[in-house]
Amino acid sequence: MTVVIAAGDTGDSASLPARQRWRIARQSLLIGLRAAPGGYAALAALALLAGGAAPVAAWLMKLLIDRLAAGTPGAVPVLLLALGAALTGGAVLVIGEVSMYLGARVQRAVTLRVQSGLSLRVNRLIGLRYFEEPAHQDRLRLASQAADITPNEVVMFGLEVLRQTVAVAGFAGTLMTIWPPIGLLLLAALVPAYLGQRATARRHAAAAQTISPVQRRQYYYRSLLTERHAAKEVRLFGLGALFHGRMIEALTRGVDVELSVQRRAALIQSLLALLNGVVGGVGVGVVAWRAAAGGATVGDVGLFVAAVAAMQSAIGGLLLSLGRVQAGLLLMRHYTAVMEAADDLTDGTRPAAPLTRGIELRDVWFRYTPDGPWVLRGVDLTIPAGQAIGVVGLNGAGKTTLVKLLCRLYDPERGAILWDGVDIRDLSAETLRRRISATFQDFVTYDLTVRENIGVGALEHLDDAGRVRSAAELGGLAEAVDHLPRRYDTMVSLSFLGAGDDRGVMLSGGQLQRLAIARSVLRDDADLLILDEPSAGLDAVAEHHVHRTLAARRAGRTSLLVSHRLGALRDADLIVVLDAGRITERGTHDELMSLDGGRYASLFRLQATTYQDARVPRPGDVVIVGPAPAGGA
Ligand SMILES: Nc1ncnc2c1ncn2[C@@H]1O[C@H](COP(=O)(O)OP(=O)(O)OP(=O)(O)O)[C@@H](O)[C@H]1O
Repeated sequence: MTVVIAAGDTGDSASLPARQRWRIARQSLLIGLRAAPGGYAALAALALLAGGAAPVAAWLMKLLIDRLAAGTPGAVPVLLLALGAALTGGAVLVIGEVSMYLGARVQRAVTLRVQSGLSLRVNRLIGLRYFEEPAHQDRLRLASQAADITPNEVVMFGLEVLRQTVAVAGFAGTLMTIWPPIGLLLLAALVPAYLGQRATARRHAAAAQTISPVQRRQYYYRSLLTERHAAKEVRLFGLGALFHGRMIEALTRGVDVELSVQRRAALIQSLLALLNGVVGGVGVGVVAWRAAAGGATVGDVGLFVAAVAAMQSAIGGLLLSLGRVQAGLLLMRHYTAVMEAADDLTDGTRPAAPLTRGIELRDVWFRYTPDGPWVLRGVDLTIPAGQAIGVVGLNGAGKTTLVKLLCRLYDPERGAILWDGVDIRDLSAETLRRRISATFQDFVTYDLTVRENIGVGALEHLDDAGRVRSAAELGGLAEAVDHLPRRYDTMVSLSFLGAGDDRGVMLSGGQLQRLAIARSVLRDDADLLILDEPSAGLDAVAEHHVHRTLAARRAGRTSLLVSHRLGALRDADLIVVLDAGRITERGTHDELMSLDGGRYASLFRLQATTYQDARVPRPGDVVIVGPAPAGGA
């Protein structure tokens, strides 16, 4: 069955239809058992042993007390009984310790299995939509929390039932022979205890769901306060107090919700403890009174006290375990929802063949949400194989969106994108993406070595030092890398230590951009090279170098170049102007420059004038002069 989760649907976490609950319980049980079958089998054997040993120890104690009370104990039987009781009791304790260790082992095995399953599932999502939905982020967090503990708890609950059934059966016989009505009293007390546990479990699950978005905010503000990425602005603009206040507010809201659940739980548990005390007190009172009247032995009283306490603790333990399982199942539905959710995009089945004719965007319409504004409005564009296309447009015109659609990170709402005449929705996304290489505007710098940062652009060349170096040269980074302490093995990070516990290095913004360019050109067999603002952070010398080498590299290849620096696009075979999601002009640089009142021509002239004006600083201008970053070509 496929569960499709609409954006924002996190459901009513306080209840779950019985059928769904059973389905999730069964799934959880299977996940647990498959993760550690041997471990759970050993735990089951220990549970049976422990369950049987407890009543035996109590019986031996009763026999011992009766012998002592009778006044003719006999040294050997007393010693044997005492030894037997001590050994059985000791065995229960040892079994408890071994079970705890085994429990930790199986828990670890379950965690490994479910966390690996979750991340593989998320990794299989083809598109970006899930990553942009706050509801999905919350669901993922809850899924991860629940999957970590629930499968193990479900199996452990089964084992607990096994253990306590054996123990309760052993004690029940004893209690019934001494004073049968205690059975009815204990059963009657079970009803409010069960209801109380269920109510608490529901509150816990509802609280976890309420807290999740609040917690996300709290983590976000904490990261602003503690991590490098925001440290500059937080200090410059004096934002520390603001974000600290907001973090504390989120933290307090979360804690308040948790405390309110815990208050209710404490109240319920106190009332149940009181009820248990009354039931136990009545039973013990009756048996003690009968013993005083000669109707029962001292050993019977001792055994009765031990049996009532053991029964109550068994029932309490079971209910507690059941409550945890119920709360876990309510959260575990987020795990099954994530694992079974329909993909945001449907993968195609045909492998993408090498591009021979070209890519065609045919009347492409796109918006990010069904009720949002159109971002692309009927874009028609042909990118012939082997040609370079430049895309120009003001901020927000839809250039990056176009790039994302070409990489099939989203699908057009109307129209189609054709790869050599085949709709890219029919192509397997993996094979399509192997034919594309890109430098995104918001490229990622990985906390990895320089070699890995470049190598991830084509994993098959990750360890090919020659190719990585050539890519670095094309990106204009090779010289800078030669000055790094461990050259290509230098860690590009201040968060992790590199090889030999070396501190990593932080590269400049332009150098990081060159690193991203090197990554994208490493995949030298890509049919389509996309460069979205590749030179925004480069100095003039580096930009010139990068454009020259990239232009040489692009020659004869299909490429799409998005840039606000119009000079960089001059050589493109075709330049298109995107304006509010529509292509309004298209042609070569010369053709567009000759258009009367053309957008491209006016933008180009504006930029040229700005550069000319900027050549001569006026009195009072602040001029910052600095050397080109190391490695500038
Ligand atoms: N993930 C998103 N969800 C919703 N709206 C988005 C998303 N990404 C972009 N947009 C919107 O789509 C429009 C086009 O954005 P896009 O990034 O494609 O513009 P652009 O032409 O690349 O701009 P720039 O020159 O500033 O990079 C903008 O109005 C933007 O707010």
